[in-house]
Parts: sequence; C-alpha cells; structure tokens
Amino acid sequence: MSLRPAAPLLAPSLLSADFTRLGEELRMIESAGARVVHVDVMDGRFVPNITIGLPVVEGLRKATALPLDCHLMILEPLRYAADFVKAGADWVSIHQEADPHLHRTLAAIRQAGGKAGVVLNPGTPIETLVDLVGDFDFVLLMSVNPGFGGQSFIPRVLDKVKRLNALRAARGVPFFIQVDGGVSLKNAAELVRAGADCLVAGNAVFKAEDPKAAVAALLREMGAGRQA
Ligand SMILES: O=C(CO)[C@H](O)[C@H](O)COP(=O)(O)O
Ligand SMILES: [Co+2]
Repeated sequence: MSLRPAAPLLAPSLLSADFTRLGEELRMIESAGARVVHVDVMDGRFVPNITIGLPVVEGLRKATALPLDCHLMILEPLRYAADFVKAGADWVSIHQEADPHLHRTLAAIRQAGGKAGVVLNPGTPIETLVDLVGDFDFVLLMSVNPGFGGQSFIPRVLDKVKRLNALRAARGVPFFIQVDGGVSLKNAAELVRAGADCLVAGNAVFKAEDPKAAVAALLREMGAGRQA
C-alpha cells in the first residue's frame, strides 16, 4: 500500500485571484490541469487579515466540481469546521495553534463528511502531531507565516517535510502532506522530492504573466520531483 496519492496535486490559492471574476479564475485553473482549489479563510483574530467566509464557499461550490480545500485560519475552529463541509468544502484544515481540542474538531470534520487536516505554522514542531496520527487525513505545513499571500518561502520547512515524510513511513499511516506559502518553480520539485503530495500556490499562479502556463509549469516540476 502506497502512503502517498498516485500523483502530486497542485492547489491554486484563490487568495491571489481576481475576486471580481472568481468563476473565470476557477475555469482557468481547471482547464490548466489543477485538481484542487485552495480557499484561505481568515478571521482577523488568529491572523491579521479577513478574507472568505461560508457564503463565498457556497458560491464556489456551485461554480466548480473541483474539490474545495478550505484552510481555516480562525480561532475556535470547532464552531465552524462542520459548517464549511456543509457549505461544500471537501477538505478542511485547522491550525494546531488555534485549537486546544484538535481531536474533537478533526472528528467533527470527518463526521460531516470532509477530509480533515491539521496545519502547522513554521515554528510548530511536527512532534505535536504524533498522538493524532490516524485522526487526520492530511497535514499542511506552512512555509510562510499565515495571513497573506505573496510572501517568501521559509527554506527550513523543506527539512520539516522530510521529517514528516519519515514519520509517516515509520507509522505506516497514509496521510498526505501539503505545503503552503511561497511555493514556486524554484522549490516545487524539491518539495515533492522531500515528500510533499500537494502544493498550494497563490502568487506563483494568479500573479504570473500567463497563469495557465504557470499551472502547467508547476505541475511539470512537481512530476519531475516525484520521479527523482
Ligand atoms: O495560507 C496562505 C496564507 O496564509 C496562502 O494559502 C498562501 O500564502 C498562498 O499564497 P502564496 O503562494 O502567494 O504564498
Ligand atoms: Co492557505
């Protein structure tokens, strides 16, 4: 049994998209080959920014068949996590740093029918997840401090991906590893080689001169990383 999905996934982050044309942006990434959409939900409390909420997720659900990956950067995620699944999210991830009751919130996401993920800020060690292995479907490693798109990748996260990959192999449990923040053509292959299965990219896709070509180029790099 492989512990990783068949092919690495690219999840363009709508945070960097044109919010006046979200339907078109979805169609563009879909036709370019993206198979997941990343949706950054921020509450202005856990992070210093406010973005998307439940009504927008409901709208996105009607506009695309792609899985919606909702990254909740909110305090007290248990209050809303199942509601995001009901609104149309397929994957819901919650921050380790925002929730003292991770086990309960992960169970609520799964019970609502979603894939449950835990997110770790750059400074939060992977060892904090050891006693939850089996209770989540994926781990999202932040490679920037959450709150804003367009920041620079923090290089030491690469080693964190490797260590999480080793932990997965040692435990033999098939969760997938996602990386979010500052992903670009410069680091995509290396991240996949280190063990990442899903890369989130905002600016590298939507702020590129040719976003469709950027998706294709990132997917190519990721494929090369998997083969290496
Ligand atoms: O969670 C996030 C920020 O908190 C975003 O998903 C992330 O920053 C993606 O944007 P970029 O690829 O431009 O860094
Ligand atoms: Co995100």
